[in-house]
Amino acid sequence: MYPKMCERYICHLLSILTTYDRQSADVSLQILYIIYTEIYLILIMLSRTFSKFIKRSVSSVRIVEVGPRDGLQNEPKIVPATTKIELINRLSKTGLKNIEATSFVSAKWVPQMGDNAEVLQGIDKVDGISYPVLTPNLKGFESAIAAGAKEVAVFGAASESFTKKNVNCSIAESIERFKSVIDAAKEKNIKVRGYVSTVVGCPYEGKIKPSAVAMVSEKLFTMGCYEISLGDTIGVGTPGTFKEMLKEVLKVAPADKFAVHCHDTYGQALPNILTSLEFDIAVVDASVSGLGGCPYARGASGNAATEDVVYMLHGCGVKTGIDLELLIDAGKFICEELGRQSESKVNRATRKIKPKL
Ligand SMILES: CC(C)(COP(=O)([O-])OP(=O)([O-])OC[C@H]1O[C@@H](n2cnc3c(N)ncnc32)[C@H](O)[C@@H]1OP(=O)([O-])[O-])[C@@H](O)C(=O)NCCC(=O)NCCSC(=O)C[C@@](C)(O)CC(=O)[O-]
Repeated sequence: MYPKMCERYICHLLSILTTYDRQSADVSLQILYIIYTEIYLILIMLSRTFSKFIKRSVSSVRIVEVGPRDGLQNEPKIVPATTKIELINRLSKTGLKNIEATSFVSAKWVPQMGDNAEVLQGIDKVDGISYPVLTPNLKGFESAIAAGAKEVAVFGAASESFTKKNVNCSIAESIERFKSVIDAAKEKNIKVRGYVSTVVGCPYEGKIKPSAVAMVSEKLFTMGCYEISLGDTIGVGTPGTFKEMLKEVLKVAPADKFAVHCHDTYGQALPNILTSLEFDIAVVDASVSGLGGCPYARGASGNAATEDVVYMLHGCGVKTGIDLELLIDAGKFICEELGRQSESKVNRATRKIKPKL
């Protein structure tokens, strides 16, 4: 806006000047001309720098809590449904607006999620909070709807081998299955979120091309997913590889259509989340106390711990609407139930020192 105004102003001045004979023109008018030209150039530079700054600042982030699903699906000992319900109820009091509750997958494949209907029906649903569930196919979708699901998620991957291990079909076949889920969801006015796993690396194929991630994301958007969560399933990404991948996927859809889902195997989850914020992505998946992993990506550690993500964002002046103390309590609760230490550095630190949060 500024450059346009200045441009018009200078043009106006020039038109006045050109009506004078340069040799005889008033010297003070010529000096004025030079000053205005300088101001014009400075304003252009300032407005460019300033617009870059505005474009890249995210002031609030929506956190999608995936602990009850992603966090618990890989637990070797079956966690009682009552514990899962208590965890979700505690998380519902923290200010979180999205809590992924469970998944309607085959209990033969993921026994830990065999109590999906009991969990979804048992939680105290709070107005304004969405409790999405994973549905790999129409069978899962129908069971989820029967149990009262109001939002579902389909989960694809950018790697053929991972897709085969995870959902027992090719990428193309998985997309076909998702299409039937999404079509059925549209009829019932159910929102569908999409996941693309292995966005930078695959446990079976190694490095994944950003173009493969963009291709699967585009297909999911075209079919009707309202948001795509980009999953670094085995946590091998770095800000360098994340940037490469994000540049490509952001050609397919704008930043407000994406979320990031960063596992922390190599300790890169927080840097990768910050990098994504620089690209204007303002939705972040996280798992309370860093619980979890994927049953089909052995050795991968849990997601970024929600407590650590919230602590970092609040420290950067980015709003989340989450009460960190209540979140830490929910993390302590589930860790005590599982009989293990929290993977969240913030949660562990607050046992020893109690800063004003
Ligand atoms: C997709 C299937 C079902 C295909 O599995 P399949 O064996 O190819 O399926 P099928 O259609 O041949 O059916 C075989 C049996 O499963 C049953 N079945 C079929 N569908 C369902 C269903 N929805 N719910 C319950 N049962 C189901 C079906 O009825 C049949 O039962 P049987 O006749 O043998 O008794 C299987 O591969 C599966 O369940 N996979 C689970 C994968 C999973 O949950 N992975 C973890 C989540 S993804 C993840 O963690 C990554 C993410 C999202 O967090 C992001 C990231 O980190 O990157």
